[in-house]
Amino acid sequence: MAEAMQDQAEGLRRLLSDDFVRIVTLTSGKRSVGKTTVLINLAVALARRGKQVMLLDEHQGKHSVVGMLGLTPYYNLTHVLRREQSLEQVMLSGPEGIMVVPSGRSVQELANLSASDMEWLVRSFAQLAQPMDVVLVDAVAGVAGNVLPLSLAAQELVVVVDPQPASMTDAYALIKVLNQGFARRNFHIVVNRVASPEEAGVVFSNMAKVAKRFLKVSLDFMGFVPQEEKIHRATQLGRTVVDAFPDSTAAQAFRDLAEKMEQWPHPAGEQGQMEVFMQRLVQSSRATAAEPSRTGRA
Ligand SMILES: Nc1ncnc2c1ncn2[C@@H]1O[C@H](COP(=O)(O)OP(=O)(O)OP(=O)(O)O)[C@@H](O)[C@H]1O
Repeated sequence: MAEAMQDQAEGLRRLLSDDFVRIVTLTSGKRSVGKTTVLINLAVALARRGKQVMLLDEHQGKHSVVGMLGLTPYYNLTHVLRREQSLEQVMLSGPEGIMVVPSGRSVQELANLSASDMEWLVRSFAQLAQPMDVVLVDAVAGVAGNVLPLSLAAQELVVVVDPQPASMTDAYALIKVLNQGFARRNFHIVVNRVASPEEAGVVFSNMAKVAKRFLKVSLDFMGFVPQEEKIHRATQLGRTVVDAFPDSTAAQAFRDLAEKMEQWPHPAGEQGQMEVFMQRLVQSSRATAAEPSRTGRA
């Protein structure tokens, strides 16, 4: 009885407090379309709009979020899973106060977590001293099994494509797996590296036409980013273009993407809590590890 009342009080507290966290995974069908570039710039643009942003990065090395922001990770989420470090000790502080969690190889370990380790992980994210408004997740490109849990656990999915035919066909293949294997229906599309807004429109409408014909999905045109030398220069400086070249066309494109994201409605039936995301992440890892055929890999 006392427990039930406590649960109700907790439920009420959550309803009254605006602790909705928007959790968005950025993914792509193939590598090098500029997914990490979009992610870090979007993060800084959102932070400049007053949002507290966390980045969860599955990559390692030069093209990881930490590498591109010139940060040095000493630990990663694996150390949290092993209870060697707290989540706060693992997080790195990036530009505009964005927090970066390098996940190392932890995503591969999630499928085998014991119940108590899972509880520990969920609690670590739920009890962060600084509440987050947005979590952006950088998932490795493609349909390999370790990609999917990060996509399946997120509330919203952004697929980054560029105008290369291979990028579009691989993005379509990824959307198809997520739709037919896992019933995901809504996808936001960002077209990167375009020469003009018209080119972005053509890329999106081609994808939307094929998707409409063969899949039961809804594709939303989130926006585009121009091919611009300043983006590359910012990368070489270990900075974002939003921060290093705020007057550039590319910086404006990222600010537009951030504004668009802020207008998304809260997804129906979503509680929007960090712990729900972590629980879903562990469950998706178990499901994709147990049934590789649904990922198209069997
Ligand atoms: N719109 C753009 N204009 C110019 N250069 C860009 C643009 N987008 C990305 N780049 C450059 O392309 C390179 C690769 O980008 P990035 O690492 O973001 O790709 P990715 O899709 O995340 O790759 P991976 O899948 O391997 O992680 C970087 O040097 C980046 O600066």
